[in-house]
Amino acid sequence: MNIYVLGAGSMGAALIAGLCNLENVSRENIYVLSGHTESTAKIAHKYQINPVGQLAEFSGADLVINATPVDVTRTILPKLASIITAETVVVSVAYGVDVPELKQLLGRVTGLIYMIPNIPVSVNQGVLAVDSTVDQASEDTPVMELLRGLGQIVRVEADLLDVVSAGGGSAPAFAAIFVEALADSMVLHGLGRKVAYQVAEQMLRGTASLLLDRQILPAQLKDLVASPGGSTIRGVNALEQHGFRAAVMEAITKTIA
Ligand SMILES: NC(=O)C1=CN([C@@H]2O[C@H](COP(=O)(O)OP(=O)(O)OC[C@H]3O[C@@H](n4cnc5c(N)ncnc54)[C@H](O)[C@@H]3O)[C@@H](O)[C@H]2O)C=CC1
Ligand SMILES: O=C(O)[C@@H]1CCC=N1
Repeated sequence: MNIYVLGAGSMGAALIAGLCNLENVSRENIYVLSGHTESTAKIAHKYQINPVGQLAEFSGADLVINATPVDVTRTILPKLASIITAETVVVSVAYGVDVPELKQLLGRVTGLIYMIPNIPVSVNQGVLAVDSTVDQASEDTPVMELLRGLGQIVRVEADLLDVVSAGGGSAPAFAAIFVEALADSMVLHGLGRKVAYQVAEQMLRGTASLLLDRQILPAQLKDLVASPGGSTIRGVNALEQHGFRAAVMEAITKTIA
């Protein structure tokens, strides 16, 4: 399968990195076109994939992944439509350019997927929110098989895609702020910066693994950690007093709006 990636900023590069990690994908079948010749060359060199000089070369694509900004998406997809074949599948990750708009821009109703991935696709641990209402989002297509290699696919109705995008797509930024604040607080109390990040990051990974693998509820995990009269419950109390839960819920609500 020839995979052409359009746009290679944060998300385009993350998707390329994840694809390059897959055993069933050969780097020689991955192509990239970014907004500038130098950035295209740079990313192509970094991942040992093929740089593309112009959009017209996308005629050879079996799959196009559009990871350009929303305004660029709106101008470039109609041009792309006149270049690719009817068999080419288009996966667009531009947030807010939904399936009805994609149909308008591409002038077709089949072979398109609107998906909001998150940055951990670069390490094949992503959350990929996919609009379940389009034909190509069914489980057994080669493209969906490929995307499964990048992380967990969450198929949702169109009106819930923004919700999964906030909690999965945007939340890595919120989690990173939490990790940074956690590390800062350990540094404040004398720990070295490097060790502080190691502690915070491994804590997050281990906690996520525990929740996923043991399938215990977050509340149960919290109760396991907080010993009666112990130190953790004092921290929990401080978080509640400072509106931690409310802040997180408001952040997600604002992200969706
Ligand atoms: N960053 C993230 O975590 C996520 C981003 N997205 C979506 O991905 C898209 C890109 O976002 P980012 O990677 O964060 O932005 P970015 O600004 O880092 O990357 C944009 C890329 O598009 C390229 N580009 C601009 N004009 C172009 C053109 N005419 N032809 C080809 N390439 C062109 C730029 O050179 C750059 O490589 C957005 O639509 C966003 O909604 C979706 C989910 C998560
Ligand atoms: O910030 C954004 O708009 C994109 C969509 C989800 C994550 N990043």
